[in-house]
This record gives sequence, C-alpha cells and structure tokens, in this order.
Amino acid sequence: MSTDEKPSDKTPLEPLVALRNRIDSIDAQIGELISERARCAQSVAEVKKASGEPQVTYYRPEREAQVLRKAMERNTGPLGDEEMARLFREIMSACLALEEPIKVAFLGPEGTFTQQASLKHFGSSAVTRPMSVIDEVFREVEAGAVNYGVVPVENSTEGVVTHTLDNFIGSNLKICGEVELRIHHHLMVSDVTHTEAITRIYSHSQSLAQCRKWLDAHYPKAERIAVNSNAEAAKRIKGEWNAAAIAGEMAAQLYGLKILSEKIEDEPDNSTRFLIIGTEQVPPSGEDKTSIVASVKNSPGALHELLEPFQRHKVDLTRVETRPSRSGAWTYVFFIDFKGHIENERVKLALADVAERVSDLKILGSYPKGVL
Ligand SMILES: O=C(O)C(=O)C[C@]1(C(=O)O)C=C[C@@H](O)C=C1
Repeated sequence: MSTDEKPSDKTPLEPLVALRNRIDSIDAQIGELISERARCAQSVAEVKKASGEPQVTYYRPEREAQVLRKAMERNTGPLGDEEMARLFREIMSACLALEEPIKVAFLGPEGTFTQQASLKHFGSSAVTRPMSVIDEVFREVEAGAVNYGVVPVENSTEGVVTHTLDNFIGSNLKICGEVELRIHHHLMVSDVTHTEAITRIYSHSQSLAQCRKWLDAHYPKAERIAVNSNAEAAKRIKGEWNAAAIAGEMAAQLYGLKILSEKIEDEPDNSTRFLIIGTEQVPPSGEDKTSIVASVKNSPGALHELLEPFQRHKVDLTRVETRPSRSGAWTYVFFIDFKGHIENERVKLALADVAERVSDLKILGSYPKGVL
C-alpha cells in the first residue's frame, strides 16, 4: 500500500485480513492434498501397467461415477451437490491426464453443445477433437485414433437423433456413459451485423425447431437456414451483415459474437442427452443403465411380446424407440434403455427371455447413470 493510500473507513480491514489468511492456509492444505491424490493416481497407473493386460485402460467410468456420487453424498453445503461434484470432476480429470491424456472425438466444430457435453463428462484435461459428422465420430473410435466419442442421442423437445441410433446398428462400439446438458439457445450477431436488418438466421435444424415460436414472434419474415451445427452457424455470420445465428454461449465466446437475445428456446427445460462411445464393456457402478437393440418382424402384438419380460422380471424401462430396419421390408428395430446392468440377475433373466422372442438382439452397453 502506498503512503497516500488510506484504508477506507467502511472496510472492516481486520476481519478481512484474518479471513484471507485463513483462506490462504486452507488453500495450502487443499493444494497439498490434491498433490497427494495425484501421486496416488500415478501409483494406480503403475499398478494397471504391471497387471500384464495387453491393453491397459486408465479411464474407469464406473469408478469415476462412484467418486462423483460420494462427493455429492458427503457434501454438507454451503456449496450445492452439483457444484461440489464439478470440482471433483476437474480434479479427477487432471489426475487421469497424469496417467494418460484421454482423447475424445465429438460432433464438431469447436463450440458445439456436444463439445460442452464432452467437457462436462470428461473434465477440461481431456483432449477433444471435432468431427464434422456423427459417422466420423464412430469411425475415429473404431479406428483407435481416439479413446472415446461423444454423440447426441435425444433432445427433450425434438426427440431422437436418428443418425446416432442408425450408426449403432452397424457398429460394434459400446456405450460407456451418458451425459445430459441443459440447452440454452441465444440469438447472436457479429460486429458487422446491422441488427435492424436481419433477414437470415442460421442454425442447426433441431435448434431452429426448438426456437420456432420465438422466431415466429420476433423474426417472422427472416429466412431460417439450417446448417450442419450451430457452431458452424456462429462461424458463418462473421462475414454477413444481414445475418444472425442461434447457438450456445460457448460458440458466442469462441467466435467473438454478441448475444442479442438470451435463452430463446420455446421449452424452458430443454435438454439433450449425449452418449459416450468406446470399445469396452464397463463393469457395474452400483447405479447403471443398459441399452439394447432388438430386431422384430412386424406382426400383431410383437412389441408387447418384446417388452413383457421386462415387466415380469421387474426391470424398469426408461426409453423405447422404433426405427425401420435397413435389412428387410417390414422388419423393425427397437432401441430399448432400461435401469440396471447386464451383470444384474434380473436383467440377465429378462434378456434371456427377450432373446428367444426376437430375430436379433444386440447389447449396446451397460454404463453408469449420468451423475452430473
Ligand atoms: O481408480 C482409478 O482407476 C484411477 O485411475 C484413479 C482415477 C481418480 O483420479 O480417482 C482416475 C481416473 C479413472 O478414470 C478413475 C479414477
């Protein structure tokens, strides 16, 4: 403090200094404990390496889910449970990066909600790589160029992302996790935009649909132009004086755009569920979900017959989706999600019965129920 700088009368300087000293000492302890935790993670990596398994997998989704759930259960406030879990999410992400930096392909470009979902799930130490289409995310994981992929699967307003489901039919990849993201859409413009002259609005078709009522009310005459992603929309308007984009906050930040109207989605609790795809079946975490795909000939009562074993063995369904099969006319595939892991006894019994009633049954994976 310089000599002519006087402490303000209003500032309770003494208590503030004391509290900041206390915070400094707590931070020093937290720092030491985080370092000790990181050294433990390094030792875990040594144990894994010494196991002699041909392919060592450092990322353990079931363990991460347990660590995050424990952080929430232990929490006594004043921070909220989710806030506490997010802090642990970041610590664990940094610890995993010491073991092996994890590579994740997502539906790009940079700034999409899928990238946001990837960072929410893996933490910010993950190396995320944008792919231009969903098929490419699957291909990168299949080729071993990345460890995991993240793809959108359903939106609470617009329903299922058919392209993702169709990719599973021909793929041997496993679902290793799920993550849900609240989706807030914003109308954004660039520094060259004449805001009173907006005649074109770019976004992904699903985002345009999710903001339809707002657009009808505020920009009834503007042309709505669907592009591959909302991040692409954000990128595109930088050179167009009469255009705006609908995208998320991450895209606005990344491309230096100004948000004109916030949270313009028609449904206030608009959210999207994303799947984590990888090559391995995940062991049980204690609170899991399973996804399967079953092919059924179209006959009266086929769906009832397919679902009946779940009810009999008290397995809770969380989603049933139908798609026409590509392999034959009048054959349908059902994507079914339910609570439980394929190693659970009741799930095993239900699936054994289902297998007898369908022409084809594929387990897409059992994975921890989304924590964050
Ligand atoms: O428990 C493990 O297997 C670890 O590698 C440690 C740890 C952690 O930091 O807690 C790190 C990465 C894994 O994905 C899970 C947990």
